[in-house]
Amino acid sequence: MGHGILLVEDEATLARNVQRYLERDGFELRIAATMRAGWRDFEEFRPDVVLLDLNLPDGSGLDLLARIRAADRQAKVIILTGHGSVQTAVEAMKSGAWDYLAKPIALGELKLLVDKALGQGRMEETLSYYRGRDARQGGLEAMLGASPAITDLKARIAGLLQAERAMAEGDAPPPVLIRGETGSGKELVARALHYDGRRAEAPFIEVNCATLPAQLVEGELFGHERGAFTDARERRIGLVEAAHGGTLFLDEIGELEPAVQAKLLKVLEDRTVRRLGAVRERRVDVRFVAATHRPLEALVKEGRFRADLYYRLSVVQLVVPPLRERAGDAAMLAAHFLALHGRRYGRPGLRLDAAALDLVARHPWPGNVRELRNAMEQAALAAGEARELGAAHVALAPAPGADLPSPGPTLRQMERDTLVQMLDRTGGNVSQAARLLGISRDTMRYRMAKHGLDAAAGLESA
Ligand SMILES: Nc1ncnc2c1ncn2[C@@H]1O[C@H](COP(=O)(O)OP(=O)(O)OP(=O)(O)O)[C@@H](O)[C@H]1O
Repeated sequence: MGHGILLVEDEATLARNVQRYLERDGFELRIAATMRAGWRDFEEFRPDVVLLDLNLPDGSGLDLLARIRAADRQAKVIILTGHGSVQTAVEAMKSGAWDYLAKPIALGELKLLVDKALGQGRMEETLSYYRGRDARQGGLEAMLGASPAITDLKARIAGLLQAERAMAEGDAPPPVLIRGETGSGKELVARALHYDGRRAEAPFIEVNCATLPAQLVEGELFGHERGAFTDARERRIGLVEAAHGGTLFLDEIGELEPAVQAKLLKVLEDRTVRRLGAVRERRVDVRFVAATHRPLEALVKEGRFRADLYYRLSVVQLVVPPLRERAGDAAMLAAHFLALHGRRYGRPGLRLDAAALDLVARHPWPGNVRELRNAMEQAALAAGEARELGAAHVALAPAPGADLPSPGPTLRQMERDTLVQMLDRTGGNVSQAARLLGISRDTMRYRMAKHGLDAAAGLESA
């Protein structure tokens, strides 16, 4: 029997997508759109995992979290949080949530978290899951693109791997620092280094230093002995040890707390870890790969990142070019992602028409490949029965400096039209429409009120 999952989420489209995706993997899903329905379903259904949106129409998910925790300490609660509300998510973690995921939700990532929640305490299983998952999507061949910029990068990686193959067995390869804008493919580079290298059979462990709550970082990275602190009922090995023989990928390294930076430096220098509360140090053989989109040199100057750690980590630096500097790649990647999402949503054969392709080629892609992938997913969802998608299906935030509509009496009407159009496209879903427009739900409601629209009226006048 599949594990039961309760999804408390008022964004209908998102809920449906999560449901389809997880049901395909054999999970049993229930959806509740309000706090009240969520509680009722929780009592009736007794799920193993609850996916909880904090921003519900009839109250805060935090209250529901408290009730759930009081009723059942086994169920794992994963918080789904909007942009900019990471602080609230941390609050939720303090109140007993198991983990959180920021919106827009990447379904693959969500599935990984659910698997981890169900298998927590069974490190073996988690590791073999990581291996299985990664073996399918690692390697240089997963990095698509034919532009000179990406070809150069791939050649550098291949050269590095070749040099490493010539190293003596047991000689740890140098740390690598991957730089590049958000969404440009830094993680993909880290995977390629692992899965095309000598350590491919050993674990690839990934840590996002930005999303680990500060108070958990040390325990997560270095592990702890039983009784090391009040809640440490069991001994737990840390992620550094879990990566023994393989690769530890430290994403968003610029976000690491100074105290943890010092400890990490020690691991890099001595190649040993000491679990919290342990007397003994253990030797570890780990390849360190770190990534950041932040200017680390500036953080070093400001005293926020240790210079010695920076030099240790950056023996080899790889720079991932932004998508806008990869001539021709955007159109090719757009076709790739459109086909991928088309298959996932049961709409094969989707393609972009000339105007849409032109839009894709000219857009500056501040969110890089991730933005492109998400835009193609939204386009696939917005396509309806159409096979050939036009510029209107591809909802892109306007480029800075792009032609702006002339100000004047029509501006108000244009704003209204846009709101109506987005509400129409999302079947009246205010949150989804807000997301397409790149504004918050509150701003969306405010603007709708300004134009005397409600979701239903928006649909009528469209
Ligand atoms: N060259 C590429 N070919 C195919 N897919 C790509 C490519 N580059 C990136 N992607 C995809 O784009 C998404 C974002 O990439 P990735 O997570 O590696 O970016 P990142 O630079 O690590 O982002 P962040 O800085 O936000 O952590 C992923 O789904 C990844 O598989």
